Amino acid sequence: MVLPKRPENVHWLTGQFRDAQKERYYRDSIQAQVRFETCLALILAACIFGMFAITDYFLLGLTREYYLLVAMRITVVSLSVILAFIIARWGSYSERPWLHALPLWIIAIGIILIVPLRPESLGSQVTAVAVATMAFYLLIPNLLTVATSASLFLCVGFLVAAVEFAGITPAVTLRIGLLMVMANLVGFSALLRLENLQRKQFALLQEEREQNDHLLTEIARRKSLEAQLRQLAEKDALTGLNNRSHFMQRAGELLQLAAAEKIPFSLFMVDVDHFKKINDTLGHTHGDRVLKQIAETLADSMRPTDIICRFGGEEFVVALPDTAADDAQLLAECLRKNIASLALQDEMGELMLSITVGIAVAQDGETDLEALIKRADDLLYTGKRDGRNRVVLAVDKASNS
Ligand SMILES: Nc1nc2c(ncn2[C@@H]2O[C@H](COP(=O)(O)OP(=O)(O)OP(=O)(O)O)[C@@H](O)[C@H]2O)c(=O)[nH]1
Repeated sequence: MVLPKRPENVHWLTGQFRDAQKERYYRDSIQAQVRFETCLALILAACIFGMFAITDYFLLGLTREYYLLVAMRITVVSLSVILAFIIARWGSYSERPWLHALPLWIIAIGIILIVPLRPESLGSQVTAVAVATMAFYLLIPNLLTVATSASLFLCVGFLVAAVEFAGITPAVTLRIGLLMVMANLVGFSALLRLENLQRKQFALLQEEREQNDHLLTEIARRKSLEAQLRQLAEKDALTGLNNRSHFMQRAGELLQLAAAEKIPFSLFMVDVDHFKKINDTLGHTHGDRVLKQIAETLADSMRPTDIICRFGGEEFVVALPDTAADDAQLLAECLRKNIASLALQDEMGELMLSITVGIAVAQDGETDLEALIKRADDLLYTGKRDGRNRVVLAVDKASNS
């Protein structure tokens, strides 16, 4: 598989992201680390710069130049240490890059100032400038542009000071100049490569994170779709009760369990009386409202363990595990009364809202749900035939309103 080529998003010369916002985000992300590393590097650099006071003493003795050098070194060390703490506390790699640049310029000025005070030790100073140049690029964390300008300032300043105060010949100037150019080129290319790699790595990581986020959103969307689909597959759209196929599955499992554990199991077949008349008189929409209210009353009247289902049209079925005939009859009566007293009744004028319930009780070890439903249905139609608004358990146990 050939991957599409990504557009180059890091500038070839500055080593920064072309997109300013991305660059800012990148700098923000490494802020804490840069602050810590800068602080550490500055304190170390200041200590090394200060320690050269010992070699100054051996070279100059207790002369005026020595005291001036010591004063300059103390100033540079103090400023560097103060700046290290300021950067550690308030440094912001994205908002205040100049604060991070300041110590480099102070150290550069310090190094340049050594030339007029110790012109006879130019050789060792050239080495120090080359080392400092590399350190500016590689050891003190900074932007490539900042490190380059500070390093160039150090090298040019040093050369000018060397010509001015150490009186070096043009040939020596050229040699030192070439050495400085080399140090800058090596430092610049190394830092450019590093900056480039770090930003590309950061961009890849970002991309991966975005893809992960996208994936998580997609997973959540699919889960919600799945839940909606399950809802559609299991629930009746109008009442939110279980639909027929879901009921058959769940009630079938419960009936099997009841048979296995020898616990009673009852089943209600509930039908709204004269529902056609309600529809015809008050309209289909009102009929729907009645069905919803009946579904709510059913849900409120039954236990959470009972399974309620809209079996079709104005017919409902309820599976009642662990319910024997007498309890089932009491429950059905209670349900019938609850429905007859629904507030909705007031809007229906002459029309009476009532239900007829047929109750079938599973025999010992019975697992045929269809047969149980058929028996409840037969009893329901017995109730309808006998005048409706009643609960029918068996001929001898029928309860009239
Ligand atoms: N509003 C509404 N009506 C429905 C829905 N499903 C079925 N019906 C209606 O329910 C009525 C059922 O009428 P029938 O089967 O004659 O029963 P009934 O009028 O209740 O008479 P009995 O059951 O004998 O008391 C029909 O008019 C159907 O159109 C529905 O989802 N909403």
